Amino acid sequence: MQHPESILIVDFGSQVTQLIARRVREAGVYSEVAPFQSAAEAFERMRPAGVILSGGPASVTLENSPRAPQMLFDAGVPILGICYGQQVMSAQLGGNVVISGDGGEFGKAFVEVKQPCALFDGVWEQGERHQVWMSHGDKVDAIPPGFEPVAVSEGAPFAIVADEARRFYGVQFHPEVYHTPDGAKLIANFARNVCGLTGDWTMAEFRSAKIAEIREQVGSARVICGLSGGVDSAVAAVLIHEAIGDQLTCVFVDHGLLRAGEAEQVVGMFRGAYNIPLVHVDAEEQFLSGLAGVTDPEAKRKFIGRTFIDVFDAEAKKIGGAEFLAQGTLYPDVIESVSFTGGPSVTIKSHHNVGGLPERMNMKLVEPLRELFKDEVRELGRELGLPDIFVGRHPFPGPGLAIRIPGEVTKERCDILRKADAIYLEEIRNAGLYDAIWQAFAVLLPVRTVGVMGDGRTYDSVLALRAVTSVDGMTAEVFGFPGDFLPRVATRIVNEVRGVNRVVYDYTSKPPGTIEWE
Ligand SMILES: Nc1ncnc2c1ncn2[C@@H]1O[C@H](COP(=O)(O)OP(=O)(O)OP(=O)(O)O)[C@@H](O)[C@H]1O
Ligand SMILES: O=c1[nH]c(=O)c2[nH+]cn([C@@H]3O[C@H](COP(=O)(O)O)[C@@H](O)[C@H]3O)c2[nH]1
Ligand SMILES: NC(=O)CC[C@H](N)C(=O)O
Ligand SMILES: [Mg+2]
Repeated sequence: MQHPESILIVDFGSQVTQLIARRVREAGVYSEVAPFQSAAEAFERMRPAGVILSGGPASVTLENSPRAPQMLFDAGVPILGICYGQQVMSAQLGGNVVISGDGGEFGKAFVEVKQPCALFDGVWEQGERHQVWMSHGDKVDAIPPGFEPVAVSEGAPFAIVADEARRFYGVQFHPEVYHTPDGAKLIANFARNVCGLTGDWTMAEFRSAKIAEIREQVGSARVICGLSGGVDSAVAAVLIHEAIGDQLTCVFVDHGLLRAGEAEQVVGMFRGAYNIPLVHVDAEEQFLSGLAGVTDPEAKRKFIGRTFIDVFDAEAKKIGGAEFLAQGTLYPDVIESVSFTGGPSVTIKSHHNVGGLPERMNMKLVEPLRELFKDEVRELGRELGLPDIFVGRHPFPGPGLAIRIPGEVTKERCDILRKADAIYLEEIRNAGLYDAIWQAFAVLLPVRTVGVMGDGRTYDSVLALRAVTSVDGMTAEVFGFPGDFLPRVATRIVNEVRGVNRVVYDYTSKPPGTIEWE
């Protein structure tokens, strides 16, 4: 889709590329991220008003390291290169990059502004010093013809370089991260003042653009949408329904790995609120029998991803075939599952709906939320008028309780976990804490410990409780419960759930932990 009021972000595999997209959208400008290998096609398709080249783990000094498509530099639009992006631009336009003799700069640094520059016009003044965040081992040691250094840092003489005639800018630091306090302003300045965009992009526009895109992609074909009751798939279903009406059928899969009462609740809620055909599939036996004996987290995820697709295929057949499968996949699902560059950035875990998909698929995917973050999906949900019960729900992973039972998953262990989890969530709701927490759940550990109850000895499982706050699920902090909340929940669980005799609380943030335990 052409999108002249947009910015294309070329991804070289940085862990924080997605934050660039965020910052651009926060500036009221639509953006899309494309891996460097397909950036030229993305550019042709979008016709954006500007380009940002991301950071990345590779070294420009090595042969075969990624390069930006040359056509981007010939397109006549402004370009901002960030870290690796700056280095690659320097190397490709006639400058030079070397490995820093002193090992590089990592963490907090200060830049000193030497000259005025359109990139920070109205934000920074000549002569000022400003905090930025650096993370580089290589540095530019000769800038290309046409460029001038406009700011320096101790370790980088070319902390900011600019070719005002071509409107090309390079920054060695990362303006997209929180620890560059004025970074968001620099990115907004690039998008609005340098690229000349108005900054009036809204979710309402996203909605209408996506609807047009879905209609174009799907035509008159039939679509099945995996509906979980979670925010993402509910928003995807309502959006797609607005686009193609009764060509859409939703499929809710009960894989036996859901929480207590969840299936009835989701199906009831959805049928109550929407007049969209919804098939409720009971696939517990198929999932649990396939999971028997499987203990490796990635093996569980791959099996579940594959089995979801088997179920969707079977349901498609029953309605006379469907050409497309819609899912509420978000950007974090994608970024954690795959490494765009095939380079040193690693797969953290295979989200069932991305990295867990089988290689051969009968249906083509429709994923209208693939570029968004959770909080943006919630905003879109509100824009679409979804009730709060959908929009405000804590996320629940597609593989469900299977990834909250380290070790083998059995029906018996699912039942134990369901009971404990229900008590935990009930107490959270009763204490009025549900909306203050991003996600809360229990994990049933494959560890047994000794206890004493009613003067008898117990030898039962340990249960871990987790609650985190987050904005987008990419990073998370541990939620601090008030005073006696956790001891009270622990007592209730040990008293009421047979099979659990000890409860612990998980104090790990993300990173270094992930939110789920597997
Ligand atoms: N039980 C299920 N039945 C059908 N589809 C499912 C089920 N669980 C997950 N999916 C599909 O997988 C996608 C990804 O799941 P995910 O949990 O990330 O999103 P969600 O459930 O829609 O939202 P949330 O993250 O808020 O739970 C869903 O959007 C949905 O399309
Ligand atoms: O639909 C999903 N399929 C998956 O395979 C999956 N794995 C993790 N999650 C959810 O993603 C968010 C981040 O989780 P992690 O920190 O554990 O990676 C958290 O909200 C997790 O619950 C998943 N959702
Ligand atoms: N953060 C980055 O983009 C790093 C770029 C390059 N890998 C370096 O170390 O200099
Ligand atoms: Mg979910």
